[in-house]
Amino acid sequence: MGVIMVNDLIKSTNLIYVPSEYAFPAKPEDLHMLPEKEVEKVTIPVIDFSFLTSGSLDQRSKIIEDLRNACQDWGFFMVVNHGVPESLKKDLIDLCMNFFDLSPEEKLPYRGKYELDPRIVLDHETSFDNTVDNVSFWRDQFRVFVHPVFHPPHKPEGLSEVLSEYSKRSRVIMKELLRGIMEGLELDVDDIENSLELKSGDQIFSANFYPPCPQPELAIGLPPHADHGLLTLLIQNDVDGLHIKNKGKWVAVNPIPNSIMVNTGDHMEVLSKGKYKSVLHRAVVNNKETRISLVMTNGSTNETAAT
Ligand SMILES: O=C(O)CCC(=O)C(=O)O
Ligand SMILES: [Fe+2]
Repeated sequence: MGVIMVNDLIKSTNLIYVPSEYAFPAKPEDLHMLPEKEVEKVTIPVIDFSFLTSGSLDQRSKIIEDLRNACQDWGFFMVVNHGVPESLKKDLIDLCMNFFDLSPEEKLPYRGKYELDPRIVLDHETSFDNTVDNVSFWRDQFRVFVHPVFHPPHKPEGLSEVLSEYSKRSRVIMKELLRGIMEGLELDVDDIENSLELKSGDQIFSANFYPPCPQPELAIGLPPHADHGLLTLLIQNDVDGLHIKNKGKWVAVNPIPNSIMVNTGDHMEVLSKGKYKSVLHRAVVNNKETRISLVMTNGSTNETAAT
């Protein structure tokens, strides 16, 4: 029968309501998971990546300072002039969209059982909060382990090449950002790189697909959570939906076109001795357009993280 995901559900029926397994207020205690109606839009820090790699010494010091402030005050920033061509981003988004449009039968080989199955994992009902474990998210997802070993997705045609290229480029961006952040924390960059095995550590790509939802006020794409790794890189199509928690308030992220969004994760909080908090964030859904977000997480190997 194949793998039925939210997108298949939408395509096969003319849904006008959210099926009960996706509806949060089924239990009153789940109400807190839903976003409030009005969320403030704010100006989020912008980091010019080109100054990190090819700027003058003064420009580099200024960016290190900007990174320090962004990590301290927000745990979140937008990177511009990162060198990833817009065409590569567009191709990757289109190919990932095509992946979610594969038939349930074609998706079957990708059905993975375990959270960290080291291949390609397709998911649509993960609930990582035990208190809401019978509510599914309005999201389809697939994850690919891209480093140290690249696990090529064989469908749709072309995805493997484009993803491999994007993975390499994001690894470079991640590394330079980490160097800048470590410098700002006055930590020895080479020491950190070696102890965290940044070169051989895991890099995982995930594509999150949020189809239009007939009653967005009752469902959530991804509930509030923090990421595990050091930094997370995120790109998206031009549909917004990411909220971050800043100074006790949820704020909507309104990205600069073609920027890469970056947030700090749990490992960064540990590495910075609590100075840079792992930022809480969530994804909301809408009733008009499909949103897709492509997330790259880097971190240490599981073994290193556990020690
Ligand atoms: O889709 C988004 O904007 C957020 C995705 C996310 O937070 C995640 O995959 O960890
Ligand atoms: Fe996240």
